[in-house]
Amino acid sequence: MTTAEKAPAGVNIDNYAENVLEVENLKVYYDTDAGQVKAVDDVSFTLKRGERMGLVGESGSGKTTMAMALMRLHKPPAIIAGGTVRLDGVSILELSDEEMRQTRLRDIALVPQGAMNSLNPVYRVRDQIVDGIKHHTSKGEMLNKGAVRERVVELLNSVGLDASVADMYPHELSGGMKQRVALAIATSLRPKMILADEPTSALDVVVQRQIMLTLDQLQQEMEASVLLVGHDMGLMAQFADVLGVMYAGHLVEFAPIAEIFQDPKHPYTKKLISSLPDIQVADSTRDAPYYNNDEDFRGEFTEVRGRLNTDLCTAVDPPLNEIEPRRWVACHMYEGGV
Ligand SMILES: Nc1ncnc2c1ncn2[C@@H]1O[C@H](COP(=O)(O)OP(=O)(O)OP(=O)(O)O)[C@@H](O)[C@H]1O
Repeated sequence: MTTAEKAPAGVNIDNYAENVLEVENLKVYYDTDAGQVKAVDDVSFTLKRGERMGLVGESGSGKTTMAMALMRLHKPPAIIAGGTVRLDGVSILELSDEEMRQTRLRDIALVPQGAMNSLNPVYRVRDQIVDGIKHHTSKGEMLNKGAVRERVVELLNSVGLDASVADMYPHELSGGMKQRVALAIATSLRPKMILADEPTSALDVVVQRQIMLTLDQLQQEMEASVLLVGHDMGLMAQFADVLGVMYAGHLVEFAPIAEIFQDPKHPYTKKLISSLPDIQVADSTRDAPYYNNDEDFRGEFTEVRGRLNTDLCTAVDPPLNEIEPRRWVACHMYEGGV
């Protein structure tokens, strides 16, 4: 069945595009006293409906800046210096602030870096979930009180928490529970797209795995697309359908996960993958255990960059070329195809 045929009842099939997210030539720069930092420079990619994309790259390569800009949550001195971002066909850089506010959470939701610290310490969990729903829903769509209470319980259960958590304050919760609450908030309006920026960093290994499994289940149940930002290649291998690799503000490779692990094209990706222990890419059942090697791989990224500095494809900025369907690489070696 094609994606268009899967369109929900009442939706114009012609408008039910296969791509949920289309990013074209996105540029996000920081204007600082010391000059301009091109944190995201000419990045383009597409994400299909229900697809899971991993975004990796060393610290400072621009991953968070890009994720935040996709929701227009980038903070000054960051500016969007160019490009387009289309979410389900809507050009979000052209929306008014009010339209953008409603688009957030409802259509595109963020599980921010350090999400567990994003909860407000003086409000009960229930109020924080309801606040999110109210703030991002137009008045006409608002549910009645009883329905909202039910929805809170439903959401808590969907992230593996008991209904009693609704009446607790953040300080009464463990790190993993707080992260689950952040997931409940992010999925409260069943967005088409979830951005998760290192959702498991700062959690212990067992809790990391549980959180990833929860994200996994939510994604499948909602058929949402996910952009998962992180350092952990093992986790990416288990979770992602496609992988984007960032290097100094550029997306240097973008490809289906199995292909990128078997046959990385860009020198940076090659070094990155060759430096890893044997990693199995998840099969289609998506039930493989999650690896938890974040700390190990963080070191690898920095080391790999050091070894690559003289390489032509990382020293000069070649454009991203599609060398096969959905296989993109920015490297002079592949400019004429493979
Ligand atoms: N507020 C800021 N002002 C100036 N430059 C900034 C600011 N925030 C980030 N940058 C710069 O933008 C670039 C990209 O940073 P960003 O945080 O997006 O990278 P990242 O890949 O997400 O890193 P990490 O993995 O550590 O989160 C870096 O060079 C960084 O120094």
